[in-house]
Amino acid sequence: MQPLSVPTSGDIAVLTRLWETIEARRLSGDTTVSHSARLMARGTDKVAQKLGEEAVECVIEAIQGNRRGTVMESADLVYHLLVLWVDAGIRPEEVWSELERREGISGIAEKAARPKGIVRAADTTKLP
Ligand SMILES: N=c1c2ncn([C@@H]3O[C@H](COP(=O)(O)OP(=O)(O)OP(=O)(O)O)[C@@H](O)[C@H]3O)c2ncn1[C@@H]1O[C@H](COP(=O)(O)O)[C@@H](O)[C@H]1O
Repeated sequence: MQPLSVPTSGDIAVLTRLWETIEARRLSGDTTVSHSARLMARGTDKVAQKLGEEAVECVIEAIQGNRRGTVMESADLVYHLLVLWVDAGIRPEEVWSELERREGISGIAEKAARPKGIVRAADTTKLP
């Protein structure tokens, strides 16, 4: 695979640091200074709603071909995903482990190996 020609100053460890910061905000519960604490104090429904909104905003930027906007909205999306993990008591390692478990497993092969005969709640028509 060709190396990506994008800035490489970032580090994936930022995700763990961010999770720890948000967890500290949850523990402090100080809604006067922390957006994370304020959001979590509004409840799980609000936390989940915000994640959905940020996802839609990211999708819109991507569809419009706005590269910079997609990067900015991606950062918002990841931050709000981590707030959702903290709110749900999920540690990053749990997600990393699941990603590692899936490494090397083709998504197409995994889907084909799923048990057949599961009754679907509704028949949907997929786009090609
Ligand atoms: N990465 C982020 C980050 N990204 C986005 N946001 C905030 O998310 C909010 C999104 O604004 P919106 O208007 O969409 O949402 P809202 O203010 O909840 O308003 P409503 O939807 O309820 O109307 C803004 O206040 C942004 O500043 C973030 N707030 C915090 N962080 C990180 O989290 C750390 C801890 O932040 P605090 O919890 O605020 O201390 C910070 O040091 C940052 O590293």
